[in-house]
Amino acid sequence: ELGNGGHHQDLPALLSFKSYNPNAAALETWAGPDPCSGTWFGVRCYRGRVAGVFLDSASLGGAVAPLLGLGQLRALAVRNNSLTGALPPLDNSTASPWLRHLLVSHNQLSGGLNISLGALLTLRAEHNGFQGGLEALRVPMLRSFNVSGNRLAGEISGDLARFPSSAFGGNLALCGHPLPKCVHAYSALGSDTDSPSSNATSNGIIAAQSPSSSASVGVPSSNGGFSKASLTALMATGIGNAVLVTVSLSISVAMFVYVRRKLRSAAKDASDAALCFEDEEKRARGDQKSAALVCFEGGEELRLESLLKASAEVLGKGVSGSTYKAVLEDGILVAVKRLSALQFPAGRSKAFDRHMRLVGRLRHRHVVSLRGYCNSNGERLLVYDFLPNGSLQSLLQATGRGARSLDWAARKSVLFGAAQGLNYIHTFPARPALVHANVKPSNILLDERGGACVSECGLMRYATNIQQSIPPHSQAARCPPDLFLDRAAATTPAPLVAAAASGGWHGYAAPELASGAGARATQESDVYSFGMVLLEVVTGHKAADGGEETGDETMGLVRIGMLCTAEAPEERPTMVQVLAMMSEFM
Ligand SMILES: Nc1ncnc2c1ncn2[C@@H]1O[C@H](COP(=O)(O)OP(=O)(O)OP(=O)(O)O)[C@@H](O)[C@H]1O
Repeated sequence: ELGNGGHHQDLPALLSFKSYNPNAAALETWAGPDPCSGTWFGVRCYRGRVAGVFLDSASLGGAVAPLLGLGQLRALAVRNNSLTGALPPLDNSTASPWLRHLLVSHNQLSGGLNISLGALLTLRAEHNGFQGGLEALRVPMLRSFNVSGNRLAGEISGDLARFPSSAFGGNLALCGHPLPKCVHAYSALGSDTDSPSSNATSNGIIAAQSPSSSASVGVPSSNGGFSKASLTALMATGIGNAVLVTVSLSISVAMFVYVRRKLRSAAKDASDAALCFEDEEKRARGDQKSAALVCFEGGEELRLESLLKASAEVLGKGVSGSTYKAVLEDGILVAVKRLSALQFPAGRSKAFDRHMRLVGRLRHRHVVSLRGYCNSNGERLLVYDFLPNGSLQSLLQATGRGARSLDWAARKSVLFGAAQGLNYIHTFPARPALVHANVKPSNILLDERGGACVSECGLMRYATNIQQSIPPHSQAARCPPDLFLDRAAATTPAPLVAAAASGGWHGYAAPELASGAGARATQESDVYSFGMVLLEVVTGHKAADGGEETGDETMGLVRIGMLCTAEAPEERPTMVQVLAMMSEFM
């Protein structure tokens, strides 16, 4: 952490920011040689480097640029201050490549938004004075976004168009979906592009105007009065306007009533959902220490209080607990798993903590990142990245109902991604080696690009009541290879359908796990479960789904599936071998 001059590497950037605010109370503690000593207000470190700066509503002024020079920064929250100046162009060479959350709303920042950051998940820049267009925003992973209330202009295009209109409102002249469509200056204004009232941008695009704003209301006659024709036109326009006003008033009233109702019911939903966290809230108030949230890389911005206040929506319930989609105060989306007290009773807490700290270190594009967890008084919350595209299970079910969402190429890509994720888990340097212990379609999630990510590594090894109840199903669930290869009978074999439909873990569990309460999941049993998933995905595909598979590919993948699901654990390949075999068909 020490730079060339022997001082902490992040010190110059922090002190440079402080120099704009020499008397700020919030920065009083910013003194001494080590910003990671734990005494610097609002500064969070990870492995000895500054990873987060949290200075919302701290009455600060000056430029924010020095903070964006922090080389390992992951989260910056400086909302509701009086910061001025521009954001420097941000890309992997000028800013931290780890920057995931940038929250600068409600300041007086100006200049353009020029950001190319592959890891950025949150960009909140509303209520500033940012200018120019959005074309220099290249932020493919963005999940939470708002640039409303600025001076931005031009067309909203590409990936950003997926955000709601509220993310763009109140700007000088933004247009295009989700806002009203853009009108090109030449077609809208004819030759009169110099009109001072137009919202034209330099590239000739203007935000669409309401029809009334451009309507002509009467033409003075040459003698200075109004001609009969123009008077008639004027009256007609007046009556028209009155009708228009009445109609729009009624629409507004109706909208007001509707929106108010919606807001009330949303508030009710939110408060219902907030009940999920009521116990933690009580605990947080009573005993902060016992309810501490342990944060991992990329989760530095998480706060228990903000989790407690989050509005949440149930994503689903499994044997191990319930999972919620939670929207934190600053718009950050996370998935929170609340473990069932029945399956995860108090006790073995230390082992659980050790495991979670290990899982919190897993970082791979095919593994869902655990950003933090809370383990207090028998209550366990796990905070994961929220993946927006559902799970393999939901995709398989949708396909079963006739949807064609999972073609052959997508099936292969999901399987290959999941295999890479599982292989990463199995080969992660840990002693004892990591085991997933619950490989099944609902734990294979899909990211914003449809890539597969394995979730919930190792949890089930800490569940107490699950393994005892595994029925000796496995013999029945296995099928001879010929059945799989029979393209004429290209429907999914019944036992697999049953296993998948149950949605539970048992359908994918290895036979040796049914042998008694002492049976422990192993890497071999993971391979078995992966094989079951693979067979389900491959054999569930129908040629009519529009794929371009060859018989060789199908047969090859089914063979891999059969190898994985060998009865004897020692006969199954390792995930490294599975990957090597699969890569032939990818
Ligand atoms: N990080 C996440 N992002 C988005 N959706 C998720 C996330 N984690 C879980 N889900 C979804 O939430 C739902 C419930 O998941 P959960 O893990 O609680 O149950 P399960 O996987 O069905 O069973 P089990 O308890 O055995 O894991 C599933 O549909 C799952 O796909």
